[in-house]
Amino acid sequence: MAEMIPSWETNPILSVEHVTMRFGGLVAVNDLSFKAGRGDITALIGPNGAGKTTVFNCITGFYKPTQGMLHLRHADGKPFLLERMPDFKISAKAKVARTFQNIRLFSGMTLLENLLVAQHNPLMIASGMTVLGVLGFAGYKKAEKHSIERAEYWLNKIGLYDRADDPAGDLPYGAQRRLEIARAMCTEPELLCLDEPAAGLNPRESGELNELLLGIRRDENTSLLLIEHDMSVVMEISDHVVVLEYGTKISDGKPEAVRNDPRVIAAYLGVDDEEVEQVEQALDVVTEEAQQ
Ligand SMILES: Nc1ncnc2c1ncn2[C@@H]1O[C@H](COP(=O)(O)OP(=O)(O)OP(=O)(O)O)[C@@H](O)[C@H]1O
Repeated sequence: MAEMIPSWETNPILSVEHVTMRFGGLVAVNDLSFKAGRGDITALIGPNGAGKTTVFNCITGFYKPTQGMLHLRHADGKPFLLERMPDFKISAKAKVARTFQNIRLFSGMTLLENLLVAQHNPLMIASGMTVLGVLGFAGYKKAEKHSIERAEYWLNKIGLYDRADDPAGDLPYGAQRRLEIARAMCTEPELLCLDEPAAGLNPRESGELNELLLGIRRDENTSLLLIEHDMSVVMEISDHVVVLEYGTKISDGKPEAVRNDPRVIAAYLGVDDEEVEQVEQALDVVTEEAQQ
């Protein structure tokens, strides 16, 4: 039977095509091509310094790639060439949102305020960018109501509705990470890029994060692209895994295929600690035999 064509080939939201990013003499990303499927959770993995964050920075417009193209296509068919757009248009028009490795909430503002600030674009547009608009017009009132409803929806989704009026900085770390994701989701992105969302989480928080991300995939029209070091998260929730090493793609496929790929195993990725031990033991046996 013919191999099924994977969803990311038939219906990609993002196509990264031959992207290279150089910093002086250093090639951080080297001729990288991959696709992220619409409605999928796609994981970008690889050892430290592999170029994952640089790829995110190219997608979100923080860097302009030295070479290559980044095509995004909305569900309604509208195309965007991300490498030609400034970062504010990538978030506002192409509807790409991201979270960062380190938490970037407004810690002195309440949870609700954090979620409302995220939506300032539609609110300002509804105001006609004027004080009069802000003060009275129906359009602004409507947009404001919608923003509050959306903030409440996401506070519920992340289980923090009861804490809406507390400062964000008072939340435990895992809850702050969920709030960041909620803040990004309030912008109603077509593509959400998450940079190491499970970093620093305990197993319970990591389980809550998995549920939140699977819920987004199930209930929202948002595709997810994540950088993650925690293999249990990657293997449990991803539909598709792309592996980078030294800026070059070394594997690309479904999680089970990637975890069994010898190149990935060789890079000690895609395997859990137990399996790393097994590989190490096997290598020890080979070395001992060679020495005898
Ligand atoms: N602005 C920059 N200027 C110079 N070099 C950079 C810059 N940004 C990244 N690099 C280099 O590019 C390479 C890839 O870095 P990047 O942060 O993308 O890797 P990563 O896979 O995200 O790593 P980590 O898992 O540690 O976050 C590294 O060698 C890094 O030092």
